[in-house]
Amino acid sequence: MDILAVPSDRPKGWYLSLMAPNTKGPAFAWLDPSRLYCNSQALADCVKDLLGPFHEDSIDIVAGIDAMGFILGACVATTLGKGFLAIRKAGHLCVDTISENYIDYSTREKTMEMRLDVLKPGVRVMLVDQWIETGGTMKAAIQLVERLGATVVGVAAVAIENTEGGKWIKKNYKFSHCIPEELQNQIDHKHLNSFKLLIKYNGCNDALNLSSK
Ligand SMILES: O=P(O)(O)OC[C@H]1O[C@H](OP(=O)(O)OP(=O)(O)O)[C@H](O)[C@@H]1O
Ligand SMILES: Nc1ncnc2[nH]cnc12
Repeated sequence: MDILAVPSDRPKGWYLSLMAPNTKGPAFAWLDPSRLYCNSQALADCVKDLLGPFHEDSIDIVAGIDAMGFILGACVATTLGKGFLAIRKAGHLCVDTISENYIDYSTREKTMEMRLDVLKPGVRVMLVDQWIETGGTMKAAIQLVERLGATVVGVAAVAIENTEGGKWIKKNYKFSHCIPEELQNQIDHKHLNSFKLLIKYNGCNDALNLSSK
């Protein structure tokens, strides 16, 4: 598989087949989307898809969630011509912060922090992360923004799984993601058919105990 190749027709979500399956076991997320950022056309198309529903919206700033949300969030921000606010995992920001505890897909309790000196009432924020699984991480980010009185214009991620938390986000906020309708079921079952090819390509058959047929 040529990671840098671009198909001539670029069907909706074409770049999603660049996402790689977990080969390391249950302590990790079930897939890693980040290889799609290595292909410049894939990254550009992904950002365009995330911005699609927001063209008419007034957005003052894009906030991205530590760590992988920084990549997409910063791309979205520069595409929009707006600034970028980093929402950090706890313990890194050396300025005054507010914090929010949350539990994510790993079932571990975590804390995220945001600086106090940027958001205030009236500021309109678009929130970006790489992925929404349980929704715990994104809900905590929403809380941070709203506790400072700013407005969440919408939420964007490569995928929003139809978990309880994912559905809550979709019901209560404007959102965008990159998953074509016919793939959402695979996302919700945490398995993509496109993995088959990648697993062969990566030579991961042994690790995953798959036949090498
Ligand atoms: O919906 P949830 O169950 O809360 O999970 C989603 C979060 O988990 C992933 O990040 P992760 O914490 O794995 O870290 P990373 O961005 O540093 O890779 C993902 O990018 C989201 O931030
Ligand atoms: N990057 C990711 N990929 C798949 N599932 C996830 N759950 C949380 N983060 C994820």
